[in-house]
Amino acid sequence: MDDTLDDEAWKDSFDKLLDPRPQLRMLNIIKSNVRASFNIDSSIENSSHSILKENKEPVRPKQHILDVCDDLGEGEKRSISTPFGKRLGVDLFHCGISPITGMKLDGFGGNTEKLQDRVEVELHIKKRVCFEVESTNTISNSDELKNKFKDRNSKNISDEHREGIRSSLVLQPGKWRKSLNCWRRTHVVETTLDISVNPPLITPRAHTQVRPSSLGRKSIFLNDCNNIDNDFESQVLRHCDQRKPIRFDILYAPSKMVNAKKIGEGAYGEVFRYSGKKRKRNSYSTDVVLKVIPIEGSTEINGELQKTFAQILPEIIISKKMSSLRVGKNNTTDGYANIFKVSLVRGTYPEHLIKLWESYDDEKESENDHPKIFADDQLFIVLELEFSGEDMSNFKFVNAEQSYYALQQIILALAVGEEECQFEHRDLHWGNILIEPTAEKEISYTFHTKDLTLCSKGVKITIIDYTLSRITIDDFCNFNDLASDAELFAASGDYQYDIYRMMRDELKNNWALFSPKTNVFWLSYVTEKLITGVHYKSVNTKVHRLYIEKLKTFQSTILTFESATHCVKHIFDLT
Ligand SMILES: Nc1ncnc2c1ncn2[C@@H]1O[C@H](COP(=O)(O)OP(=O)(O)OP(=O)(O)O)[C@@H](O)[C@H]1O
Repeated sequence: MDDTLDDEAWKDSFDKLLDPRPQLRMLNIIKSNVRASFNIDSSIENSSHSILKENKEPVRPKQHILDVCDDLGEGEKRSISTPFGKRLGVDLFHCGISPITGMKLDGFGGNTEKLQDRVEVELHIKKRVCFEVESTNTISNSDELKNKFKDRNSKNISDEHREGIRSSLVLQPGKWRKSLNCWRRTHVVETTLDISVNPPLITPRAHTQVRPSSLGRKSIFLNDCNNIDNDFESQVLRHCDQRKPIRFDILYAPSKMVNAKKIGEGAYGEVFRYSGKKRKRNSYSTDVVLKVIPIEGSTEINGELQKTFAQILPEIIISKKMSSLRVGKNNTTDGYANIFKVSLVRGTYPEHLIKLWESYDDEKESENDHPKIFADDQLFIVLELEFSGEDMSNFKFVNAEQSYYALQQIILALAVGEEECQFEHRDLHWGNILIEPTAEKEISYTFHTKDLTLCSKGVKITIIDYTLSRITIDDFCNFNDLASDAELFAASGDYQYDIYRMMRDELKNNWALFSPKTNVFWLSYVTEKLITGVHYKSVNTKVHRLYIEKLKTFQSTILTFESATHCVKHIFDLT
């Protein structure tokens, strides 16, 4: 009897995903049709397929590099990035230099001293900046800008304007909000030009009511709904199970926060970790993460206006909804941050948290403002979350087999979100994917009533930060309207910044739409990071090489899918 395995037996479910497309893959048709995969392994500014193939010239000086970009046709400029070294047939940079300008990015060594000096002298700010400004391309004077463009039609004004921004707006990979705010503060940019050319295309249906809140967050009721509750404070209090704010120093007294430490920071708040109590009998005690977000105050914090009740409410709703997917009937996943509690507190920052903030600042140099600035009447939203590990940019995978399975967890979590509540994350960069080791062998999901399990390969992923996310809950659609965010779409520095442009094109700048293709774009970005960006313990093994190849094959097909759901249906052969 022949007891050898048949040819297909070694394949796992992920390989099956690739099966329907081998001919396309061999012909390389997928790449040109879907516009994006040829440039996947790094990125920067926009370019065209043809340039990638044809340009074999040696490296040219900076000015010529910019000329090459300017030669591009109208449609091509907007679509996708290509690593510049690739286009020129040379490896121009390893990671820290913008391929557009050859500028050094902050944090990568080189001539940063000069940059620091300039920032401190000219901008009078202490913060680290994540971009470098090239004076000839900087739009720093609005009159100059007007003169430069006065004879052009408005479309050209906008395009030139955007290109002008792009040439100086180079952000580091991952968290972008603070560096972009810093750029905005230091550049006078006439974003109104862009708004007039590119108006938001939100076209609510007949019975739709739009409830705007500044800072881009919008909620649309898809049904006829006359009872809009505009009392956002009461709604926030309801979500907090409170009738009024609690004193900050009492709710989070030192005795309640054992082994506390500041572990991170975002544009909107500070993040602390401490040892949690056992929540249930027989359960393990998990560490708790405290995310502290100042709201409603008139002082700017970390370069941002504080969020209002109206702006924080959708984030609370989305966080709770995504967390609640760990229990349910039709669609379940624990791939989104687990939220234990939300509270509204008032008062100055507790002294022990200030000490933790200062220790972090001594060690890592905080980019945030010192929390001593808050007065006694300051309000904060405090989210208590389950600690979920390190973000992907810092995590060290054992090998590509482990990261390949982590990718599958991300796909499934997104698919469950799409199925349950038309969820699109819209900002799934590697700083928003947390990873921690797990002893669990398998991770379970329910997708469209079907129970599915994945090998964990020793890691568990968690998706965080819903600031740009879009969701529908009970005919209530919530999204962040990025229609007039000219600078975000002009940024470069990583494939990540192409994704914002790809989303805008896909949605035709109508950010209320549900288009799960945006999740696919982010999956393409994550796969690229797993191939070329993340840290691995062992790279000289057969299994690592095998799985890097699998990731590359996956990368060449991913953009042909319409959604994470579509992808999962192929992986698990669901019809
Ligand atoms: N549940 C968690 N477990 C572990 N670390 C976390 C958790 N939530 C947040 N963090 C850490 O805190 C950092 C900041 O959190 P988060 O991204 O939610 O803040 P933010 O203010 O929304 O950031 P942004 O600047 O993108 O707006 C994260 O990058 C991560 O390192």
